[in-house]
Amino acid sequence: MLLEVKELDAGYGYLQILRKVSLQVDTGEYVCIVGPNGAGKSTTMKSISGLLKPMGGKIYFNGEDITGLPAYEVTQKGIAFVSEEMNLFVNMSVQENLLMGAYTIKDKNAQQDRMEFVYDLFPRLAERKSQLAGTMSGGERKMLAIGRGMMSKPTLMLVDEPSFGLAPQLTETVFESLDILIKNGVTIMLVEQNVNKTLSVTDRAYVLENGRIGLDGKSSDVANDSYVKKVFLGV
Ligand SMILES: Nc1ncnc2c1ncn2[C@@H]1O[C@H](COP(=O)(O)OP(=O)(O)OP(=O)(O)O)[C@@H](O)[C@H]1O
Repeated sequence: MLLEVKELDAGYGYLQILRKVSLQVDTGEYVCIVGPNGAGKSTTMKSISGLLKPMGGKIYFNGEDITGLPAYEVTQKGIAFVSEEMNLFVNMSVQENLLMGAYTIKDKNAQQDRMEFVYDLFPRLAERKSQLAGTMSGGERKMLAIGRGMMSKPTLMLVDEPSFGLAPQLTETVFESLDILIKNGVTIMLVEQNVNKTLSVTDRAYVLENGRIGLDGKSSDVANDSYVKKVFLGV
């Protein structure tokens, strides 16, 4: 088991959002969390990545208890979090943005190697290394954000709504980027609004509603569930 979340309670101040959320992710799996707005999907990701201290429950990564560790230590352990909120530095180049993602790697040569690896994964970023992030297209920016996440050499990547605000064609580019990561052995936990597409590409799904996991299973089974069809897929 790569990631194990056990009965996680989390929220903001006195407001509890997550109630006993349990989930597991195996190495190499492509897992998603789907659910309505405000269900607690981002809150789950933030708790795992150390941006939000859990109120209760446990989080294990590679068998090690990482509950409540600060974000930079969680990154060092091998978990990268990519989200809309953690914006790129628009006045910095692609290359500089990537280097910011390697902050847990001290050795300059190792940083360069890592950058070459990311450029190999996403040649489009290599073509645009000196372009300012702020002048990239929406899809390219998401690709850069994912590339920056890859700079810390994660084994697990938590990706929060990568297609948010993108036109359908660019959404495809983002899913292709994630596909490249999966093929390179990265484990992915994805949160997406695009439920249909997400259930068609991932291995397993958790359905989160009102801070609780209501249903989980193979993504194809979840996509065929009559409740999910009615509520999330509109069919
Ligand atoms: N910093 C915060 N302070 C207070 N409440 C918050 C904070 N961040 C999120 N919330 C609340 O927590 C609840 C869950 O939010 P969360 O972002 O986890 O949902 P989500 O499932 O990711 O939703 P969406 O699909 O809309 O992004 C929401 O009611 C939200 O308003």
